Amino acid sequence: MLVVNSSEMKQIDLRAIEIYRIPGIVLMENAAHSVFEEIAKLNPRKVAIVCGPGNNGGDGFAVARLLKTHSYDVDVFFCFDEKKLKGDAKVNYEILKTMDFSIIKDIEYLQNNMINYDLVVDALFGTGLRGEISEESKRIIDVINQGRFILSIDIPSGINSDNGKSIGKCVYADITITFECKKYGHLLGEGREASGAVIVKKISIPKKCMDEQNIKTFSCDDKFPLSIYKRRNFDTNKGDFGKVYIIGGSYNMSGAVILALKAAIKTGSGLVCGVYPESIIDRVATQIPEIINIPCEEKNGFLEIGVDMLNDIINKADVISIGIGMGKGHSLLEMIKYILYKFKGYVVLDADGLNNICEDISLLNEANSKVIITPHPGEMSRLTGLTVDYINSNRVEVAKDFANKYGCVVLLKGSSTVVSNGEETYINTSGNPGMATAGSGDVLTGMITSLLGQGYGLLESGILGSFLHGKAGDEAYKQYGYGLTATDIIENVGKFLKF
Ligand SMILES: NC(=O)C1=CN([C@@H]2O[C@H](COP(=O)(O)OP(=O)(O)OC[C@H]3O[C@@H](n4cnc5c(N)ncnc54)[C@H](OP(=O)(O)O)[C@@H]3O)[C@@H](O)[C@H]2O)[C@H](O)CC1
Ligand SMILES: [K+]
Repeated sequence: MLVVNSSEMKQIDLRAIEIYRIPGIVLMENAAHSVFEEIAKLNPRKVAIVCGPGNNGGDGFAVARLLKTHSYDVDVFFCFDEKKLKGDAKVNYEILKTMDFSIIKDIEYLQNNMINYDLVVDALFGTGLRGEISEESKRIIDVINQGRFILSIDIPSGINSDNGKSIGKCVYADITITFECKKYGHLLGEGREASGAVIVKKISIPKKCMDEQNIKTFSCDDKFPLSIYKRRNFDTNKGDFGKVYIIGGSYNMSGAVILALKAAIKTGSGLVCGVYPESIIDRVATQIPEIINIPCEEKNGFLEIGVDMLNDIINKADVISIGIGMGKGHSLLEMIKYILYKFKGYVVLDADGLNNICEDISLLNEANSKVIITPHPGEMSRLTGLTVDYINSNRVEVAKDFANKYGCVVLLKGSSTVVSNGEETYINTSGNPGMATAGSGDVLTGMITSLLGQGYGLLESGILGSFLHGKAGDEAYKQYGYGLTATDIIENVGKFLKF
């Protein structure tokens, strides 16, 4: 499903109005009808609609009229100077005034009589919200949040529709009705939780008008990522499902590479080879009997793989994952460079793989491998010099720009994972806060490595990997709540790998 930011949506609206000759007031009426339809399903006894000074408020006025003409008991709350109203919102406000309506200015009235309303409609701010919100608007949001059931029009008020950040205070909706397509704010940051269940309604914008905007950002719902996953023929053997090498681990950090190796096996790889310092062989080999162990030379507990061994790996591998628990140092950076230059297959760069290349990021442009990087915002900050706050406020743009600049696929971790190849971008929302636990990222790397080996492309593996990781985490959450561990994620992934 398509996802847009506020300026793309504004552009689509404008083209619908100017080129396709659909008056703005018709779009607003269609938006109001679609909200009305959903409210009718809820069959409320008494509705409060809290309207703001822009077109989101205009939608609210129009919904109030429709409810009233269908004999619902509805009150409108509008706490702003009516001189602020303009355009279609003003038209709908003026219509209301001709009807037998109470437009209540005092939000305290709603607070004091909340018990009488079984539905509060939030039409305070939509995609036009900018900057900080005033104390007065915060107070209105507080009162809306006391509602028994809250329906937000377009986006919960207080959520920035471009990045999902709450700008001071926001409404927490039970459902959000949005128009034509989801906005970034429904999927990212606090907006993901604040939006509740998001329902997308058509408001008669022509498909051609949408297509011409050439939107290439998508949300992952259950159907789409799973439809990538291919059924296996009966007539197969382990050689058909990839030979993957996971290079990582150090004397003081063996757990991470163990988790990645286990995750790769459990995601369906044919052959998984663990390449790690020989001093940790007892720890790794006893944990996973299914893998091929390639213990290597080391210096001070860190890998020192000779050229012959590297060439052997490069010759045999379909996929090489580099970085997990590996540490940082000049010879490790040289090893990464060597692989990126010599190996023409898929490379997954994660954790210390990324921390090492920070020194010389341009090597990504010189790589002959097909690379996916899987940074969390901290790692992305080290790679780009951007602050973590900036990255989290511009997740889609940052992932897309990096992918374009360095010719790789970027999987930017976080509560909603963003995967981009620079042209197409996908936002994944499977998963839960319990997955913010040690080793969770190492599991994701193992899964993506495995999928690449099974024949999925870079972008496909990023999308499918992050989706499956989230789904397995959601299963683990059902059993263990916030006590879930990275191992529990691995144990649950197989549930989604069958037909
Ligand atoms: N196709 C569609 O998606 C349609 C959407 N519609 C609805 O329109 C809104 C967007 O309307 P817009 O008027 O652009 O914006 P808002 O209503 O969200 O907000 C603008 C008003 O809010 C004031 N504002 C902005 N930021 C703040 C703030 N921080 N604190 C207080 N007030 C703020 C702003 O005031 P200014 O002084 O800045 O002008 C405006 O008064 C969209 O979300 C949909 O609900 C249409 O109905 C049709 C189609
Ligand atoms: K709203």
